[in-house]
Amino acid sequence: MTSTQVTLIQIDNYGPWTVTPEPRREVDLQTLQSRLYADLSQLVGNREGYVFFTRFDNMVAVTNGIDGDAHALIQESVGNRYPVTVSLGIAVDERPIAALGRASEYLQEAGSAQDKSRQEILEGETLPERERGEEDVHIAHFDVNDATGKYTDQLNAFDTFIHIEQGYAELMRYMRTAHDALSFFVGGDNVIAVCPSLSRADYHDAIDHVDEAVGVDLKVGAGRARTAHDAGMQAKHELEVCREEGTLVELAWE
Ligand SMILES: Nc1nc2c(ncn2[C@@H]2O[C@H](COP(=O)(O)OP(=O)(O)OP(=O)(O)O)[C@@H](O)[C@H]2O)c(=O)[nH]1
Repeated sequence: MTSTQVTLIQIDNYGPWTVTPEPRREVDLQTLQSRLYADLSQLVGNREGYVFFTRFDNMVAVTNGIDGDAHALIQESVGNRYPVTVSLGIAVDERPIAALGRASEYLQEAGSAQDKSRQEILEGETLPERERGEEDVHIAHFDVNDATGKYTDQLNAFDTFIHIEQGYAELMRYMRTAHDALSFFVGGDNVIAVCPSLSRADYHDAIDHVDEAVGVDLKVGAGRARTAHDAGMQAKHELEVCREEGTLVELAWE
């Protein structure tokens, strides 16, 4: 059984800040957002977690093994380095979407994302060390088959992007609806999904669904471990097995 610890990272009062005292230069906002993501990726990644940029003003992290004090340090570090602050909601659940749902509620209950007085909230529950298990986090790494040969080397970069995004959109919706999983585009032709316990047949169904719906061919490697980093690394190795053997689904535990 999985126990995914999810942290919602939300920039405080960011909407109003982007237009105060007047609209700020877009390039500066893009620079701030990407640097903040990069810093969070290191701050969380150095502690074996994963952060996904999602909408940049809201980011989702898998933080098994990162306790409340470590979250507070990450929050303080951002506050010291940036002209904005972040609020953090943390929750644990077998179903990744349920964990994110509760993490979101902690912030929503503390006030609106655009409430000036709601700042640097740190609320929620972390998984106690004694309750952590070796298979708490399941990560699936999806990749488009031969994206280079079929798209990158054939089409212009924008039409390639549309194909990849369509595959991503269909996959993220399917995985959320069918399995309460959270799937995130991570660049290139890659999607990383934070999953509950799924079977080989479940993964085959997801791949079949995306192929039927939008004609994008995927393969997937999956891993399970104590932390996002370890599960994700297993998933990458399994994806290499897919490449070597020409298979579509490889699970580290079978
Ligand atoms: N974030 C991330 N991106 C990756 C990873 N591996 C590949 N990519 C991206 O995916 C793009 C395509 O690379 P591949 O997936 O290896 O190439 P492919 O043409 O799809 O070939 P096959 O995957 O072997 O079918 C690269 O340009 C990278 O942007 C990964 O592990 N993580």
